[in-house]
Amino acid sequence: MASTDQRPAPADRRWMRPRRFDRNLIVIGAGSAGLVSAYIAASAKAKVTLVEAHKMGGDCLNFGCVPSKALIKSASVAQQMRHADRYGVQSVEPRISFSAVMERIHKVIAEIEPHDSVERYTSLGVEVLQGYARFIDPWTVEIALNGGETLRLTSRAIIIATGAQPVVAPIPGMEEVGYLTSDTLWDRLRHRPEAPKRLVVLGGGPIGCELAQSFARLGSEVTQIEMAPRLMMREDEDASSLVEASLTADGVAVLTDHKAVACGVGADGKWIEIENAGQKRRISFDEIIAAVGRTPRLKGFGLEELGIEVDRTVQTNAYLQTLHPHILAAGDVAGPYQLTHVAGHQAWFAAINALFGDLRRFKVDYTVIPWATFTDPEVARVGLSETEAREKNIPYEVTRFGIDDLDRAIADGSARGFVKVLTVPGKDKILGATIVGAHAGDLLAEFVFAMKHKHGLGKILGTIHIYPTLAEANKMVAGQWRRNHINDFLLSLLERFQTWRRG
Ligand SMILES: Cc1cc2nc3c(=O)[nH]c(=O)nc-3n(C[C@H](O)[C@H](O)[C@H](O)COP(=O)(O)OP(=O)(O)OC[C@H]3O[C@@H](n4cnc5c(N)ncnc54)[C@H](O)[C@@H]3O)c2cc1C
Ligand SMILES: NC(=O)c1ccc[n+]([C@@H]2O[C@H](COP(=O)([O-])OP(=O)(O)OC[C@H]3O[C@@H](n4cnc5c(N)ncnc54)[C@H](O)[C@@H]3O)[C@@H](O)[C@H]2O)c1
Repeated sequence: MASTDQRPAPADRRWMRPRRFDRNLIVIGAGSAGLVSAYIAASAKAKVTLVEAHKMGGDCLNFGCVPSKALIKSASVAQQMRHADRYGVQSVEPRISFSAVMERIHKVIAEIEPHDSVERYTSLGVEVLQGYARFIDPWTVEIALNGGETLRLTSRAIIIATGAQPVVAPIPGMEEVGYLTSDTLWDRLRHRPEAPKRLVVLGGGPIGCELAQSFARLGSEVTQIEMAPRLMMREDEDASSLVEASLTADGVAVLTDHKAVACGVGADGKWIEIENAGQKRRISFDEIIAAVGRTPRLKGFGLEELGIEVDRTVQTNAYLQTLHPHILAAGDVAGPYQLTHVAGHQAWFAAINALFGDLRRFKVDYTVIPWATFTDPEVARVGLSETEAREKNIPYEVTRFGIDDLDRAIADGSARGFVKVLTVPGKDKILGATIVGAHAGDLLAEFVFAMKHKHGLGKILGTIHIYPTLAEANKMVAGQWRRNHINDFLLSLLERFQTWRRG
């Protein structure tokens, strides 16, 4: 993690701090982190300029969360049609117009676009400039406006919110085969009548899994290649094995423990060479999507010249300040997470510390960070996994409830998955929760709230949950925890009392 608790070193003396500033705050990048930072600053009556080089809304709206979730929805509709007989409705093999699926994705983006638009932010009191920003000195930013002019502005504080971009897999031949990434696939595949016939998805993280399953459901023959021993390595094995089983059932050829070592174009078209236990073999494909991680955008806008340390992310302290305390960073560029809601969360701390840090600073709070991967079944987690608890030597107790036993899930035909909660031994204090199943990302909210506000499983058990809902799974796991902690002595007293009452 890039953050430390220490106060940053004072800025180098080779630059002169201006006596007056054009702005209170300049925000570089209008993705999730930048938009929220600028909005907070404008609400605090600061004169704020938000600079975006490419598309307002950044990766989440244009290349990430939004298009991927729209794709997942079309894929799940196709899958439901294939398996409609499970519900007494005749199954059909869907006739998929892939270009219509892609068109819908672009429509969804267009429908959400106004939330992040120049017009909206201007109306909120933010000055939005469309151009590429670069540091000239610690207080001056030069903006090469998209219209061709150049503008220099000084600011009392600056937030770096430049995000991250797909890692280019260092595999010989990748350029030659013309790989796709989450940045390019939405446009490059836009007008295809059909999904790519033979698709390779490189990477078994959240992006690889969400895309592999969706494309398989939309008609591609998908081979997913992951060099780690299993998919979704950040999650516990019981979670990732359910996802792998589901992907396999959807027709994805999941190759874990397989490293991609080379690719190229031959007589039979494009190929990728993969290696497993010293054995190499080639797979032919039509398209390849590289989903092997995302790397922060750190280069080309003057961080090096200011001496701002970059490792895998911009180095910041616990207040999100760089070594120049008035230059802060938020979102994917700051790490340690790469999630939209964390970018927004950090943005509050970055904006407040940027504007008022010399009066009072707030440490960014990472104690309760949830996330979900929107495969079918979804995998959602907050707090510790079992693997992490073991690695960190944190004592824990596990309580599980199988969603296959949940009335609503049975009625819905989605009775698979589990809720797993880690608690402090002998106490109901929640250390972490993992949910695998339909709508897991939504269901997790109750555990996120409980952890954030220090409520234990007893409080969840004491809360009425509507019958029949999937959310009852949360109460069920709390009930299971209670049953595991029944006091045998009290029970035997109770039994004697009841016996005595019968006379
Ligand atoms: C396929 C995919 C699916 C995803 N799904 C989810 C999900 O379901 N849930 C979730 O929480 N997260 C998801 N993410 C991650 C999420 O998109 C990112 O965490 C989020 O977009 C980070 O926001 P950000 O503001 O840090 O960066 P970005 O959104 O990348 O914004 C940074 C902006 O800065 C601009 N910029 C960069 N340099 C400059 C410069 N010098 N001058 C001006 N502008 C500049 C860029 O053009 C960009 O618009 C997904 C990502 C991908 C790729
Ligand atoms: N639902 C969500 O919240 C969501 C969805 C998508 C992405 N994201 C964010 O985007 C980030 C990036 O996701 P990602 O899936 O691209 O990255 P990742 O780092 O999570 O996964 C990449 C995978 O590729 C594998 N890999 C790397 N090189 C390889 C090679 N040569 N051969 C085979 N396998 C190889 C790695 O072992 C790893 O498992 C995530 O960490 C997440 O924060 C979030």
